[in-house]
Amino acid sequence: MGMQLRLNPCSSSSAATSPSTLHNGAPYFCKKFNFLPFRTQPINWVSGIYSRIQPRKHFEVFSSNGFPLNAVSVQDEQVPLTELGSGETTVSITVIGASGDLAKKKIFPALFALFYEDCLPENFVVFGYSRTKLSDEELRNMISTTLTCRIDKRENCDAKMEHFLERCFYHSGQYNSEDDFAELDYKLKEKEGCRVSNRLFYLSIPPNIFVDVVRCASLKASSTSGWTRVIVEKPFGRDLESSSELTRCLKKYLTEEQIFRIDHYLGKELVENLSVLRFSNLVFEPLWSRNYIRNVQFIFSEDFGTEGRGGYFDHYGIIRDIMQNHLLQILALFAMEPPVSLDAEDIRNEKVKVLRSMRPLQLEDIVLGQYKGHSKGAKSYPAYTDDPTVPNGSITPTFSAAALFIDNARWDGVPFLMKAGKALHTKRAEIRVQFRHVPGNLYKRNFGTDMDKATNELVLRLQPDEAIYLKINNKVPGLGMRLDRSDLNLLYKAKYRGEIPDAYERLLLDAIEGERRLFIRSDELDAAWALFTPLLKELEEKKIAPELYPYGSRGPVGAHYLAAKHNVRWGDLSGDD
Ligand SMILES: NC(=O)C1=CN([C@@H]2O[C@H](COP(=O)(O)OP(=O)(O)OC[C@H]3O[C@@H](n4cnc5c(N)ncnc54)[C@H](OP(=O)(O)O)[C@@H]3O)[C@@H](O)[C@H]2O)C=CC1
Ligand SMILES: O=C1O[C@H](COP(=O)(O)O)[C@@H](O)[C@H](O)[C@H]1O
Repeated sequence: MGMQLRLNPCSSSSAATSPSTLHNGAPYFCKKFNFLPFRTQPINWVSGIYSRIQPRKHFEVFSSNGFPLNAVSVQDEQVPLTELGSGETTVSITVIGASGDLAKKKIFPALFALFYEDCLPENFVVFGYSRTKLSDEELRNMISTTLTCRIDKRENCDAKMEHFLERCFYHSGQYNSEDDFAELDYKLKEKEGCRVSNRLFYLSIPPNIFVDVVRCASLKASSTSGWTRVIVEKPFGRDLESSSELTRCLKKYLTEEQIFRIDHYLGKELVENLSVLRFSNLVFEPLWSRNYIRNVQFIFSEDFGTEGRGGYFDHYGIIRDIMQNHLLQILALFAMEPPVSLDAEDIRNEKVKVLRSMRPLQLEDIVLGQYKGHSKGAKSYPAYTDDPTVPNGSITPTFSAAALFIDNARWDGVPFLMKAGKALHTKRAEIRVQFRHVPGNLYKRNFGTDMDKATNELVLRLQPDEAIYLKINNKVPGLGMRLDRSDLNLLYKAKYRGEIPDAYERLLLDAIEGERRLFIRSDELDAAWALFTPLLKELEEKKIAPELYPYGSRGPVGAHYLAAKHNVRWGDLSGDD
């Protein structure tokens, strides 16, 4: 696409087509944190404290650490849009790879959900960018099929969708063409008018083109008046070297502050709650160490296979796809020391420290599996290698279990077990904390000799059906003295009304607001890769074959042996999970 000489739209009349004229005029009130416990009056979340709703003159944006942010200027709802001055700001969000799976499945719907909740700033536009030739209208048609008013068909949904789609535009271009990005820049300026422009690029593309896009975008489509930020999707390399190289190349064009490495697990509600649970409840933090915790388990399972993503997956495998990022990030949050504050740098400093205290994985710490096909009645389930995008004879693991250790004073000797697999019997993600037994437990007899059964277990179920429950021993009511296992159960859907936002909503909003706490810093990434890289290399060099497990099963039996070696029983398979 050739670059044409164009006038600066700011000096032309095209500024009149600015996106703000499309705004529906509804008062802004971002409901991001309004999870109302049942039976309470309307309340408002202000700087982390519930208070009664007061009519507010100004819209305040709250980042996920609960503090209002000033990164995006927003309008007094009373100001007529036509009176907006040139000093006002805009946010332009460009989804690179807009024709792809993630963009359709997650990014556009998350942006719409933010718009629906009035969480996007007054002046915003969304641009799709990819090579596929599409008109604005075709992009709108494409994404409209994936937008939903999640919250039981709420009022004005169709109208809101229309308003949102009117703010969506498309530009087709190559990923390595500076000219095409200059064209995009022109179109962005046209929409931004003379306002201060803030630009967010979301790289929803395969990693081999990350650097090309960042080069072209930063050279030709950066904001010249406001901020420019780039959300980078995983995978961030395949190992320590390739990840460091990617970081080095990105930093030729961007500062670390501009790079938002996304791990969508950090945007999940229960992962957000992990630190709240731990640091704001006296009953947990004092127990959070080797003195009381016997082991911790991080479990991810999906009840479907690679389904269409086999080409990507075969190059990475389950360790890189889930363990090195999602599960390790949660582990770091779980095990870090209390941060000095909720500031992004303070939290990320603590995560780095704990990651650096961990022992790199050894071959004996790991079990690998791969699902095989089988038939059950009339139904047959494919093997991983039946996926046409997977090479014949692939030994890429679709399941792995691992034992990790943190060599610091708090966690010395405590096994941190991870388990991740595709095509298993269920879909779930959870953290399980198994506590030590009560010394000299007076009631031991009432449980027989199996001390495992009598210990407490705290479960944070990330998905599905978000919940926090604590397994306790309880007296069965009656005249006798019989104990059983009971749960103190906080099931979110029973306790809170309101839909839980998708992880991508939280993370996109944070990126717009410049809140970095839930994004991964480059030294965190290095520390994470340092733990897994030697093992991954050894697995590949020695061509270690995975143990086969049937599609829809509980995974390979080797996972039980690994746990048993560390005197652990998987909590999700205990029968009373
Ligand atoms: N899909 C998912 O569930 C998840 C994806 N991710 C990550 O997000 C990113 C995007 O994922 P996803 O949408 O699934 O990816 P896709 O494979 O769907 O690719 C996105 C777009 O990039 C373009 N593209 C694809 N392959 C190439 C290529 N070889 N060279 C140049 N352009 C290409 C295509 O657009 P066009 O041809 O129109 O230019 C495509 O529509 C990836 O980094 C992925 O690892 C992370 C978590 C989950
Ligand atoms: O990053 C990834 O995550 C998904 C699972 O995400 P979830 O939010 O649906 O639990 C996984 O399917 C995919 O393989 C992986 O790349």
